[in-house]
Amino acid sequence: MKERNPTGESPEKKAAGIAAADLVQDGMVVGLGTGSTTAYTIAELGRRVDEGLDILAVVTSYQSEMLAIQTGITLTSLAEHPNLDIAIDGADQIDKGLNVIKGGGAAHTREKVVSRSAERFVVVADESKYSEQLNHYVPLEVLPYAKEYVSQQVCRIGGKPELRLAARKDGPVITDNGNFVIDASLGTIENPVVTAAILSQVAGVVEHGIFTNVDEVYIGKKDGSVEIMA
Ligand SMILES: O=C(CO)[C@H](O)[C@H](O)COP(=O)(O)O
Repeated sequence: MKERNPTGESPEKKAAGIAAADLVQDGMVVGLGTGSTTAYTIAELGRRVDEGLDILAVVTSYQSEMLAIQTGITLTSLAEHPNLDIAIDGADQIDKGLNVIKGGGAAHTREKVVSRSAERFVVVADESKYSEQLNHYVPLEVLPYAKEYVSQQVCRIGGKPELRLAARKDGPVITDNGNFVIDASLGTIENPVVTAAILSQVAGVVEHGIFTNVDEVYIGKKDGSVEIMA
């Protein structure tokens, strides 16, 4: 599994994150995703807030909440603003049909709710995230009580389940919602909509990391340019 939260700067992620921040205008309510690419979007929005941009934001994780607070973005909640103008978030893999896999940061349940609440859902990523077809493992947020059952069901559909362990703690990763994450390797996902429906039906799976509701993808390139897939 790739290391999370690299300390080094990524020009590709930065280019994508900042370009997507340009979509945000005065008066908007914005969903802020999680991860190192979205961190550039949040930083850019914070910079523009300092210059007078007037927005409200709904966060998707502890990480994005802290970043938004540090940069001076005013927060709101889905309870107060259930309809967002735009959500901007990262991805672990993106296919040619704009289907994505998310949840590398174990935040995909809230990220999915926020993305579904938004009028426009934009994904930001570097070019390493693109693949003709999805073949990345699919993170499943799972009730701890259902860990064994869900693992069995992943095996039954031909997959390989792996409980995600914490990097600097003995034991599993615990999500912001108090659940476990099972990373399900399913090989090449021929039909993301069908696989998403199958995973949604497994009792004990709170949410899976396949997103089929992306409107645009901003891909940052090594030369600093950004390709928009829509
Ligand atoms: O889904 C996510 C968190 O749950 C992230 O958006 C995804 O893992 C991409 O992260 P990064 O921008 O750091 O590569």
